[in-house]
Amino acid sequence: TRSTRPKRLLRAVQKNATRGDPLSVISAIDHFCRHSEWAMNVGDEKGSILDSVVSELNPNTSLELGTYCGYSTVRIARLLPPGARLITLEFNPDYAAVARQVISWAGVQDKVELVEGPSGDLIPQMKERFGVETFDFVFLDHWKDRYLPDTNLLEECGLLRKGAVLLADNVICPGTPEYLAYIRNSPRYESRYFQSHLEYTKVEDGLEKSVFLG
Ligand SMILES: CNc1ncnc2c1ncn2[C@@H]1O[C@H](/C=C/CNC(=O)c2cc(-c3ccc(F)cc3)cc(O)c2O)[C@@H](O)[C@H]1O
Ligand SMILES: [Mg+2]
Repeated sequence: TRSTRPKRLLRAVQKNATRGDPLSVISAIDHFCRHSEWAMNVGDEKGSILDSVVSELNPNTSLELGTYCGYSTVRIARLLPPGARLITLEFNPDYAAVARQVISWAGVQDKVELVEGPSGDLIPQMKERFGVETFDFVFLDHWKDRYLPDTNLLEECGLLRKGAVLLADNVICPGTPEYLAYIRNSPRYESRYFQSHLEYTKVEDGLEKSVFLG
């Protein structure tokens, strides 16, 4: 069947990374994206900001919107304490299939629940179907025009606890203007911008970290 970039990325992981070693999977993907083919993973520079937010928070229940190849899924899951879990949503079955293999190659599959489907349908099912009470951490990295509607959905479904952290990728490039305007002006959030660069480039980009105040 036709080779796709995600499939070539997976092959690079299987060739260059050590099974059960998440850091080797992360560096194999970063090497592939720097030296072979650019891909829209959060990358190493923004990834280290993601790492520090997750490590500081030690979230018990996390949500990722937009799995893609599973790069940030592995970055987050490797830092989670035993018993903690990460639910990641992906509606493209081909990407989901690649991500599952990347996640298991890294050996973090026991902490990750990859659910195939659109976030708009799945978020309202989090309590009933997935036994989620509230999320401690949400990483937004899916279609940029869906950050705001899905944040509102999380609020409406009562899925954010007081002190929950939302971390949004690409708030500069490609940009998420409506989301930024909302989250920076809402009295219900305390936001901070972490300046960085678009993965594997010198273009400016950054992450917006927002604490839900209840
Ligand atoms: C809407 N609900 C949804 N529910 C579940 N999964 C969803 C989804 N929307 C999108 N997805 C999935 O998330 C992923 C989409 C990510 C969109 N990301 C971007 O467009 C993006 C784009 C760039 C980018 C930046 C500059 C440039 F020149 C070209 C691209 C950089 C990034 O870091 C990005 O995250 C895919 O795997 C898609 O299938
Ligand atoms: Mg991104």
